[in-house]
Amino acid sequence: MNKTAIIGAGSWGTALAVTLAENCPNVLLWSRRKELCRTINETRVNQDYLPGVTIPSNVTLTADLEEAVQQKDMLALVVPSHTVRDMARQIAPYTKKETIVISCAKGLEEKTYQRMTQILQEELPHCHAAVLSGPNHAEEVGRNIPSATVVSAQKRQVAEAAQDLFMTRFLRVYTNPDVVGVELGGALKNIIALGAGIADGLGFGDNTIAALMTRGISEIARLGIAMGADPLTFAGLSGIGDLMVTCTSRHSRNRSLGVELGKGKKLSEVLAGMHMVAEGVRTTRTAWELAQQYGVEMPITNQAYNVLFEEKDPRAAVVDLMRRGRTHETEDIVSDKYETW
Ligand SMILES: NC(=O)c1ccc[n+]([C@@H]2O[C@H](COP(=O)([O-])OP(=O)(O)OC[C@H]3O[C@@H](n4cnc5c(N)ncnc54)[C@H](O)[C@@H]3O)[C@@H](O)[C@H]2O)c1
Ligand SMILES: O=P(O)(O)OC[C@H](O)CO
Repeated sequence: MNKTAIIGAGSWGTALAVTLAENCPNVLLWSRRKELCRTINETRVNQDYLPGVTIPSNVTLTADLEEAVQQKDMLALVVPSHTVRDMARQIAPYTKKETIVISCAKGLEEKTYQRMTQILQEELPHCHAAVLSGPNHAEEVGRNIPSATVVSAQKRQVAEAAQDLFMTRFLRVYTNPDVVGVELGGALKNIIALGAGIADGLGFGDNTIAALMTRGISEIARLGIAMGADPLTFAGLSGIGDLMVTCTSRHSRNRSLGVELGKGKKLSEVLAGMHMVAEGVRTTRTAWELAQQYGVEMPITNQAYNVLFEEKDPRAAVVDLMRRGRTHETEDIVSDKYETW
């Protein structure tokens, strides 16, 4: 078995360590907090980030980054997306050539607009970058609830090595060569989940959520295609699959944040009460900027941006979405397919 470690002991890093413990005799899980490492090594529970999940005895927590990274064949990077570049720089001196570094974060870098694997390629050019993304809440993966996910990399061997690493009785892993689509699906669905939460907070119904999810995947795909993704990827686990789970699950932080906004709280107030990352906030701004750069219409993202950053009343945002000019459902494809009058 390959020598592996997980960098980042938040909810997702801890759940992935539980998964890897099925396949690997020893799993190293790195956290920057020594005290947390000591506590988890003693209690076998990550109370702050994944309460109620027992961490198997073959998972060892370490705060020593060199120990975690050196001599490893594969590393999973499971930190918030805005910290991925810094983390990649920190691990760079300890990584050996050809190490497979798997990004498990769902976000885009602010200002550079880079995807996580692009950052890894820049900061760790001697390694192979891959991404793991899909409809996977840590609270369920950590409890061995059957789930499926996708890994993607430029080289098939790299994707298959990552697939073998994470495939267990409880987690089914698919490969997909469309790195751009897999990363964009995972990042952009968080914006729509914020919107679904807002709709719930406003007291709207299942029809509203279905409309948001369906029109949401449409605008995600529009931007994704403009950025070079394969449209089919958005019909898969890392696209519509992840969108569905994040828009509907009680575990979603992005959705929960949206609910509070819909109930009338201010963004700063909600963020102050959260200790876990809700990637959708930063991603909304980045996607809003990207939509303008690429000349792509993203009405839900646009209204999410207005609510988050322009203090727009969520109800007014919904009215503006409903009252947009009329359009075809599949506007780019169907408009010339009607019979002539
Ligand atoms: N939680 C999930 O169910 C889930 C599932 C799939 C993907 N993800 C993605 O995984 C990534 C991590 O999410 P999470 O749920 O584990 O977040 P989290 O908030 O639960 O934990 C984040 C972890 O990163 C650490 N961290 C924060 N800033 C850091 C820094 N500057 N350097 C090093 N470590 C730092 C924190 O201490 C914490 O251990 C996100 O991009 C998220 O979208 C999460
Ligand atoms: O809890 P969220 O909203 O960050 O979503 C977590 C995962 O991305 C779901 O696949």
